[in-house]
Amino acid sequence: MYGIILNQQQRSLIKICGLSTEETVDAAIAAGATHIGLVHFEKSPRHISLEDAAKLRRRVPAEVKVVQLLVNADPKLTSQAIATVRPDVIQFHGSETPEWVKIVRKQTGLEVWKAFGLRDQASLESSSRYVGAIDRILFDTPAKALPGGNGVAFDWSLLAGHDHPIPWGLAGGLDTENVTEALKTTNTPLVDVSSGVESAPGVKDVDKIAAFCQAVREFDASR
Ligand SMILES: O=C(O)c1ccccc1NCC(=O)[C@H](O)[C@H](O)COP(=O)(O)O
Repeated sequence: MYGIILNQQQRSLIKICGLSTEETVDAAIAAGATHIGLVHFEKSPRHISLEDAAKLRRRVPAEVKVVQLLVNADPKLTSQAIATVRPDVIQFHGSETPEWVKIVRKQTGLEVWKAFGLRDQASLESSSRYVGAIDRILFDTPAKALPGGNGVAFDWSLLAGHDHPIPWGLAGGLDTENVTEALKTTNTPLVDVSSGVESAPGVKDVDKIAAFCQAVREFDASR
């Protein structure tokens, strides 16, 4: 029994973000992803309508969480996204304030994540302003052409030995080749990937998804 408990404690969470087809959602679930990310941000090559997100959401079993990603959505769009998609998690990936995300969390009872661009120690310290307002902070590369999904890694050493006050995750430029190093360097409990499992911007690759998840599971087994 203890062996089972130990394994569950060491199982890294895997979020495959920016999925947009039934085939790739099914592939991510089959590969062992724990979270499925759906992007509603029209400038993104991974953007899908709320109606399409709702259809994909209905394919996801209860044990896998659906993360609806929004960027600076106003209250009306935020409410519409939640009512239409019925996600398990809302991920805010813009300049949303702690006050706003706290309101959403309180009023909806949903799990709320905030993505945070990490550039230096000062920015890591400033991320603490979200403590108490969210369920998980997702450390990502600071916004570039897009607020996220840029396929660029940040300096993971910024997180080495950091005493995280709330649940967190690592995103930005991850792929099958570097995810093991990212896990070793940061001891992140969650890895989040989008570009690194694509054959072209917005085109998810089922083989890359499987390889990424396998690399994470092999790391888990080695701990
Ligand atoms: O994925 C996008 O296109 C995107 C667009 C606008 C805001 C956020 C976006 N993605 C959010 C994510 O959580 C990504 O998985 C994360 O930024 C990592 O992306 P990548 O570096 O491409 O793996």
